[in-house]
Amino acid sequence: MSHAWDYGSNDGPEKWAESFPIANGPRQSPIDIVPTQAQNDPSLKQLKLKYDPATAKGILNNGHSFQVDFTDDDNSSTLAGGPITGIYRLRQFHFHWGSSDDKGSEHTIAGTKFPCELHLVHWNTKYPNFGEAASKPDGLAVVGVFLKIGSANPRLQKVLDALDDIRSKGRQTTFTNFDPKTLLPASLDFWTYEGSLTTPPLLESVTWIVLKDPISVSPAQMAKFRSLLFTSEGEAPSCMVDNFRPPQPLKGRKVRASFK
Ligand SMILES: CCCCNCc1ccc(S(N)(=O)=O)cc1
Ligand SMILES: [Zn+2]
Repeated sequence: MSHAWDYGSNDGPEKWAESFPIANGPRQSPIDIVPTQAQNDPSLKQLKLKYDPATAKGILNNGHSFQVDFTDDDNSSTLAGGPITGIYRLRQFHFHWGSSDDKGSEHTIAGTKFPCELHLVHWNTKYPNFGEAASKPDGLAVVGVFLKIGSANPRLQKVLDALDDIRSKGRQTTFTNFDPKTLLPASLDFWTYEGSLTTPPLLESVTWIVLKDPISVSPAQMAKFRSLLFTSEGEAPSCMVDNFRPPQPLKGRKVRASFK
């Protein structure tokens, strides 16, 4: 039977451990990042992101978030450098957001929550495919980017304009010619730590690379995120908001910084 999970009060994050015991594991995500406790590691390389806009394929409402999927059958869109060894391929990006601007991000910075967080999901090409990689301790690398309320972000607009076509769970549409590099801040300074998927199956296979600097999003653009539905057409509509897992115990892990 499929493990139904959601973000609500019944099957929400506090209940996930019942079906996914790894929820109480040693390297769960997200975490609260405390900058004063992160150690600068001069051995960390510069992040190398190479994305080909032609690999953008489609945009899907998966009932938990929406994701933009990329063709990943060659090394056209990849991540390398930073804390990782080898080449990781871009698979998809998606977001987590709140019902109001005072929450929404999964990672927090010394307790500060952001209204939204972008995740760019990559898998290690030493494994044959995403599914295989997702079960290995060094299988995935996710770049996290905070969104902060400010002026409207023109780079987000093409993504947000597509949301009208995928309002309900299961809806998808083509989404092509998009370079996710345009969603990144000017600085690629990052924190990094060993963690997990932040949704079930919560697999402990993610090297997290969380950028220090946020990108902007306007209140009107946040309203577009909040116009999506968790529910399928024909079901009683439930607004897709607060689709974030709260920070998890660090359990002795070290968070490294690429910057001083
Ligand atoms: C093996 C099947 C896994 C499907 N789930 C993917 C997935 C990707 C990224 C994240 S996140 N939020 O940690 O970036 C969660 C879940
Ligand atoms: Zn995510």
